[in-house]
Amino acid sequence: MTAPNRHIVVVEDAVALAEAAADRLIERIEANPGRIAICMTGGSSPKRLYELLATEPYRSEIPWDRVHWFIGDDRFVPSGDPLNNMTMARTAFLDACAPLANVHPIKTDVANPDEAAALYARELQSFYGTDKLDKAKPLFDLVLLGVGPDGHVASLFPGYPAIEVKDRWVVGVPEAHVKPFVPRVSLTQPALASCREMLFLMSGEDKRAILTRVLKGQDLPANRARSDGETVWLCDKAALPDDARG
Ligand SMILES: O=C(O)[C@H](O)[C@@H](O)[C@H](O)[C@H](O)COP(=O)(O)O
Repeated sequence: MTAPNRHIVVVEDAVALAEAAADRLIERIEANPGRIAICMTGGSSPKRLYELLATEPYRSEIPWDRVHWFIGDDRFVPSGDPLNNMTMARTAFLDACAPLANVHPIKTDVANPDEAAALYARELQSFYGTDKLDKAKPLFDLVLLGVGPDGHVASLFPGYPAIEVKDRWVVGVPEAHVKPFVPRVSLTQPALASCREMLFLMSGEDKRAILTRVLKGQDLPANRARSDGETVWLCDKAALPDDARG
């Protein structure tokens, strides 16, 4: 099952998926001798991966001083709130492993999601050194994504205006039609695409229905999301559609 610069990697189960994702992250880090930028996702899909990065051998393999950690979207709730994606990542591994200066949360102690979005865009552009994305010089080494039951990625929900935004890097999303029903802040498609690799994490039978829709080519944010580099769908067997499980 392939499409332009997209391929699917099938692994046995959730444990194998976390290990395969960690291995790909290490490969991306080893391929870049300079400063690394990883764009994480929230939700439950990446949690096992994040916890794995704090354990050996990964903890010793990661050059923590030159890896920077961003988040592809967050809920517009106070940092420290259990709904906050970056809080989940910090608890899972960043607080134990990464220099604080290398962790770049979306700041939500501002008036509204739009203000948080503008602030984060400025932080990304300052880190990147320009406000113009360049396909030859990706913003991120790796973008991690989960997929919601409606086919959303980050907080780009189907049918919402944010999915069409191409002239900004980060947008405010005033409300969400899926849990948690709180405002969001999300990177846009062009910002998410600016990466050497986009890695989807699809684990468990709960993902089977939406992965079936994705593989049928339905117009979903998950199908519109595409790396300027390599797009990889990492799926365990439980997530595969019935006809793909053999
Ligand atoms: O803020 C969020 O919730 C995530 O960034 C979101 O995009 C998530 O990746 C999908 O909703 C899948 O969520 P699960 O991994 O929990 O299935």
